[in-house]
Amino acid sequence: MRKIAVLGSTGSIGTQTLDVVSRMPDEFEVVGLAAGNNVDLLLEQVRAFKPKWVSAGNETLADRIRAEVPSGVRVLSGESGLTEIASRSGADYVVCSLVGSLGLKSTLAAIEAGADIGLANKESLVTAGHLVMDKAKSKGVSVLPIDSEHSAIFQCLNGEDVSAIRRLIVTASGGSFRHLGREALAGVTVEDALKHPNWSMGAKITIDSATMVNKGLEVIEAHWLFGLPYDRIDVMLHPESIVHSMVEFVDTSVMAQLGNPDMRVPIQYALTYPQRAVSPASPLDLLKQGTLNFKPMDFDRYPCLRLAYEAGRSGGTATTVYSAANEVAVARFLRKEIPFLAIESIIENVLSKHAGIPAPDLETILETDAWARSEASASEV
Ligand SMILES: NC(=O)C1=CN([C@@H]2O[C@H](COP(=O)(O)OP(=O)(O)OC[C@H]3O[C@@H](n4cnc5c(N)ncnc54)[C@H](OP(=O)(O)O)[C@@H]3O)[C@@H](O)[C@H]2O)C=CC1
Ligand SMILES: CC(=O)[C@@H](O)[C@H](O)COP(=O)(O)O
Ligand SMILES: [Mn+2]
Repeated sequence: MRKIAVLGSTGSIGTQTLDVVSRMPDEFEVVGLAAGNNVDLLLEQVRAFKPKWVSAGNETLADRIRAEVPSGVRVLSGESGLTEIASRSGADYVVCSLVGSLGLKSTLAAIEAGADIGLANKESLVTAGHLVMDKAKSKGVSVLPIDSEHSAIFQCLNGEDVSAIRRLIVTASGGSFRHLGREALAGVTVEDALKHPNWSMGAKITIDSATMVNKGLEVIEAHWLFGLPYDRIDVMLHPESIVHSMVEFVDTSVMAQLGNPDMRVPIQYALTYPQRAVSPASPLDLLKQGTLNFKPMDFDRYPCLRLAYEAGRSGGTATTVYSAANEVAVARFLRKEIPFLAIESIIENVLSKHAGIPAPDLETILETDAWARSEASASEV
């Protein structure tokens, strides 16, 4: 039986992870759960899964949990709670489903402790992919992708060597405003931006999908997970989100992974790999589906994707800045402080002010992240 901890257990990926785990009671014991503010749901999860380690967003929330759980349960809080659960709960498998670069330190802590990682938190790879992948290699732990595109690529690769790959083709739905031209984007609302055409996800990733930052983050994530240079990672528009991504091999064969959009499938595969297990997801009926569409990416319509490639190719701290500036800009948009199009202008503005630092260590990453956040918060629009 594997001992599992879920960081970000109350979110979209966290709750679906626990749904998957609850269907496999003989395979997994939940030893740790960590979340932020949603203490009511966290308490429900604690009652259902009985972990020995729990963490909430702050001490006040942690006190509410302490009042409800047996005395043997360790209840922690804040960032240190996340890293302690990652490293001290006894988990041999940690699902990293926090949102944002907040996930970096706990992902590194889990790897340092020797746990395998189910990685949904793409921002930790974007902000410091070299640190995460180098540590995973030196500790001999697996980083298993949960992100649907990367799970698809992982499944298509099935252990093939990088030298056999001509290119990765990451599919993109186009997001909430894919039916609109750029001129119509100026006045779009937060409420409309939060309506993803195919997936039900947390707020930040749904906005990232609308700006195409999500695909930018995913291109960088693919670079670190699969070790390919950026000119061998392409993005294609695919409005149905049925083909989750593809790999073209040097012999021109193309492998694709298909399925209805349901994150429980990639989550489960990351948990059961190399085995497969029966899933509650609805089977794909291609006859009913009828048509699948593919279109070339339009970098003028979606400049945030161009910025991601530029940051990725610059390397070093450029992707840290891309991700941190975006996080702040998205938070400002969600608070209705700035218009939708200001997200991309803030990212571009902060990147333009940054003098990149190659091969940054953790301290440099954290300093750069803090600098980019403060620049993005202060950016006039
Ligand atoms: N949702 C999806 O389908 C997909 C998501 N991903 C990636 O997975 C990650 C998670 O996304 P998603 O599940 O949508 O996000 P959500 O916003 O739904 O969930 C985020 C989780 O992080 C917790 N959290 C946020 N801030 C803190 C904090 N300061 N301290 C402790 N916990 C905190 C939240 O806790 P609380 O709610 O209690 O405050 C919640 O449990 C992201 O990196 C995203 O890009 C990738 C592919 C698909
Ligand atoms: C489910 C998942 O993995 C998301 O990252 C999803 O892919 C978002 O879709 P788009 O970014 O393609 O709109
Ligand atoms: Mn994805």
